[in-house]
Parts: sequence; structure tokens; C-alpha cells
Amino acid sequence: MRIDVVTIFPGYLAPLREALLGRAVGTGLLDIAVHDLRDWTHDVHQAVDDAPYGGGPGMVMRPHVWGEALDDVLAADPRPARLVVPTPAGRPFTQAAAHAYAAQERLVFACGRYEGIDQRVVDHYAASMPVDEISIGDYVLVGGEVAVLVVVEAVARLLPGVLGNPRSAAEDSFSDGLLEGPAYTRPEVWRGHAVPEVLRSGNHGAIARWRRDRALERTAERRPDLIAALPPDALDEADRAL
Ligand SMILES: Nc1cc(-c2ccc3ccn(Cc4ccc(CN5CCCC5)cc4)c3c2)n[nH]1
Repeated sequence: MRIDVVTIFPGYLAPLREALLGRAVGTGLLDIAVHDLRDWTHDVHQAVDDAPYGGGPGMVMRPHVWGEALDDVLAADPRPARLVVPTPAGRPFTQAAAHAYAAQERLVFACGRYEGIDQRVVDHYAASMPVDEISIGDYVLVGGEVAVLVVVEAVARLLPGVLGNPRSAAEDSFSDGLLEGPAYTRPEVWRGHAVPEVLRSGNHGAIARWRRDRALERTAERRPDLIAALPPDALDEADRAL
């Protein structure tokens, strides 16, 4: 998979070169290119923003610099690409979206700053390619870069060979629609807190049941919306008895 990121703060994407992702890049599983939007400005001030039409606070990113940058970035590789634009007003990014993105040959991320990017940029490219405006949560960041780090990490870990343990991605939270339950490792007792007995019983049926019960309890407590969204056949007799 090839990932391109266009931003006025390329340094913000440095973490993509670290650890798990750094290894994926090194082994060729992932090809990441970060581009400085200001490379496509022509004025001495390298202006990328201007006052919003209709008034309002802050500044908006001008369309013409984005158009020149995205035209060049898209032309640099023949593979079909999906343009992903983080914004507080975007569709929520979910694990399902991460799986969909992991199947893409190429993702191009447009990182806005200020109050966002002139809407005509999204409208222009949406006429010729898939464009997603996505939100990573109901809070307002200062720009799109952190959202790109979140999305790239969630997607990259799903690529075969990136994670040491492929079973982990398959047993993710949300993979069965529930939050995962508590996890434990040695020592058996830590500061007077013992590991739940069943986990050391070797009874794999009882362990699976216990884990499912803890996941159901936690999900009902913290994310009742996920319980409500479960398909009708998702809960069995034992689940309902909980
Ligand atoms: N999930 C998530 C994603 C982001 C995000 C993504 C890209 C950009 C580019 C610029 N900004 C800052 C920013 C500040 C103010 C407004 C104006 N809006 C008016 C009412 C609420 C805010 C918009 C945008 C981003 C923020 N934030 N949160």
C-alpha cells in the first residue's frame, strides 16, 4: 500500500517512521510519502490561507495551492487512490472503515489547518475519485495531522505482515461488536490483587465464557450503543442470562 500525506507540518508525521510502522515501511509493506503543501506555493509569503467568505472566525485554506499539490501527488503513482480528508464535520472513522482502507492500493491524506480547507477542493476531486471526509472523534483538534496518525496506525496494523501476531487484529475490540474484557499477566498476585482464578484453571470453555461475560458487562456499562447495534442473533442464551 502507498500512503501520501500533504500537510504544512511534515514534521508532525515523523512518528510514522517509528517502531511497528517504521518496520512496515522498511520491509516494503507500506510506502509512505509526506509532502509539504508550501512546496506548491509561489508567493514569497507562501500563503496557504485567507479570510472566510461570509465572515466568521479564523482562516480557511485556499483551494488553488491544494489543487496544484494534489494534482502532482496523485499523478506521481498510477494506482487508483482514495482521498481522505480529516475534519471535525466528517463521518466517524471506525474499525470497519480501517478494514476498508486496508484493502485500498493507495490512500492520499489532505491535512487541513486553520478552520479547514475550501470545500471546493473536496468537491473537485470527488468528481473523479473516492473522497472521504472523516472524523476521529467528537472533539476539535488544531489540524488533520493527528487524525492521519490515528487512521494510518489503525489501517497499517491490519495489513498482513505488519503486526507480529495476526490473531490480535482478528480478535480486536469491535471485531465481534463488543469491547474486549480485562487482560492479565504475571505475577499471579500483585499488590494484593489476584488474577481471576478461572484464567489459571486451564478450563478453556470456562475461560471463553468468563471472557465473553466480562466483555458483555463492560460493553453494556461503557458503550450501550454497541449493545443496541448488535445484530439480533449476536447474543446467545448464556449472554442473555448475564
Ligand atoms: N475528529 C477531528 C478532526 C479534526 C480536525 C481535522 C482537520 C482539521 C483542519 C483544521 N482543523 C481545526 C478546526 C478548527 C475549527 C473548525 C471550525 N469548526 C466550527 C465548529 C467546530 C469547529 C474546524 C477545524 C481540523 C480539525 N478535529 N477533530
